[in-house]
Amino acid sequence: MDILQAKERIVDFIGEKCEDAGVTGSVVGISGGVDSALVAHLAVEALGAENVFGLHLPELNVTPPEDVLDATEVANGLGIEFRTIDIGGIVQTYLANMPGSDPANKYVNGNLKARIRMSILYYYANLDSRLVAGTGNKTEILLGYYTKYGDGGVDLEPIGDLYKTEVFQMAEMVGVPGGIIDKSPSAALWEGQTDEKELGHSYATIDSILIKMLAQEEASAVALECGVPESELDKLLQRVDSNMHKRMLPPVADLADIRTSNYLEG
Ligand SMILES: Nc1ncnc2c1ncn2[C@@H]1O[C@H](COP(=O)(O)OP(=O)(O)OC[C@H]2O[C@@H]([n+]3cccc(C(=O)O)c3)[C@H](O)[C@@H]2O)[C@@H](O)[C@H]1O
Ligand SMILES: Nc1ncnc2c1ncn2[C@@H]1O[C@H](COP(=O)(O)OP(=O)(O)OP(=O)(O)O)[C@@H](O)[C@H]1O
Ligand SMILES: [Mg+2]
Repeated sequence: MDILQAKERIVDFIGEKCEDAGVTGSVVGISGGVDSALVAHLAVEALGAENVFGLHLPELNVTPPEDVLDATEVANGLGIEFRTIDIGGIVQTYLANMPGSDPANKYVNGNLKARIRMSILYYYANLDSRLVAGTGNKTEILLGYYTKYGDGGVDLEPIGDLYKTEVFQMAEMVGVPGGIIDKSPSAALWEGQTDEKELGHSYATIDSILIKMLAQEEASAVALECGVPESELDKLLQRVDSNMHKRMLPPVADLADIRTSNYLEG
């Protein structure tokens, strides 16, 4: 892929989608990770720094302190309006008011945090007529490695057709700070979480498997080339299949034939 050409396409896309929606601005959740740093850069290139609002939403006992510094560095480097809001109190208020909630269930609570962040991004998008720019990449979207209606709840996905390995390349090209590119990708929903630990493979391996499988290469050959057992390939493909629902609108119960027959009956 020609990364420069891809970048220009994405910048145009952001500009066009905002124009189509009749807005000039965008809100980006800036975590301190590489995906959001890249999207913030591209949004600034498309809309101008004065039209991009960055929100850092740490949970202060869980979010690594370097993420707070990295998010701030991204926003300051771009010269955008930027606000930090600790979501810790909001998370605790949810849990305290939901009978049966389990403060020890890191998966369920992690998804709640992602949805709290989504609500806050939309609050500020509503307030100033802006679109919420998503930060999902192609690898995450294929694997369903995001929270449905959490970080997946956005108005546009500018980097949604870039594999994670391509995100790193484009981030380097636009000048995202090296420390952000080099650190392990993490959702930071619980202490010590990293994407590659949870997914079981490095992004380099995952991307080469996905690219080859999408090109209809033979599974046994892909397994050999990527140095992973075929059973691991199956697990990744199972993830792609079982998360199909995240890539579609909610299904609607179809009543068209009932309506037609009622109408004919008078
Ligand atoms: N077949 C189906 N048809 C329609 N809906 C279906 C469904 N199967 C499940 N569902 C629904 O989907 C829900 C499960 O999906 P969801 O709530 O997303 O939860 P789930 O996919 O179980 O978990 C999200 C994963 O994404 C990771 N994550 C989250 C957030 C950010 C990042 C990051 O990289 O920054 C990563 C997180 O660590 C975790 O591994 C179910 O509770 C159910 O409501
Ligand atoms: N602390 C946070 N503050 C603001 N937004 C956040 C925060 N944590 C997560 N998000 C939002 O959720 C998105 C998904 O997180 P994800 O970890 O996949 O991306 P990233 O942190 O930008 O990059 P990386 O995958 O390298 O960690 C982020 O890009 C960001 O938009
Ligand atoms: Mg992250």
